[in-house]
Amino acid sequence: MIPAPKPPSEPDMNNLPTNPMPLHQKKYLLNSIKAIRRLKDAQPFINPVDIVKLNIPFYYNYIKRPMDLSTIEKKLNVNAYEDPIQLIEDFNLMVENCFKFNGKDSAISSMVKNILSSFEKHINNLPPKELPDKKSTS
Ligand SMILES: CN1C(=O)c2ccccc2Sc2cc(NC(=O)[C@@H]3CCCO3)ccc21
Repeated sequence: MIPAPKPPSEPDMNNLPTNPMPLHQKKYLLNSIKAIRRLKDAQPFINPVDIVKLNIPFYYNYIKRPMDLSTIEKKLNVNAYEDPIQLIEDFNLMVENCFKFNGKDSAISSMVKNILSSFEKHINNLPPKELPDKKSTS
């Protein structure tokens, strides 16, 4: 088995969407990611898995699309997301990568489950795409 090369890092700046998500949703999600990054259990997920520091040369043989909180934040900042669902998919990818490589019952996976439940609480309060019409008297 030969160590697989590092996959291309994201975002792909040559392939940004023409209609990114509205600013109010972007702002909300940026605050959510920042809040999650401050959690104690978020520490190992703040930056991409470092295969040299962790001495895991075969990581990319198993994990084809690495994902982490700094990459999600970067993609938000460059408007790489058309819809919040795509950010949610990236967060879930980060969780699944952890489960796959370390096992669902590992210590690191209980940490990723904790930050996932915090993320889900933020997503419950995500503002809708269309802001309520300011003129309407409901
Ligand atoms: C998510 N994840 C992992 O999925 C992972 C992958 C392989 C082996 C262990 C782990 S637990 C883990 C630990 C760190 N640890 C660190 O970042 C620091 C720096 C290197 C050693 O501790 C970072 C990511 C990570």
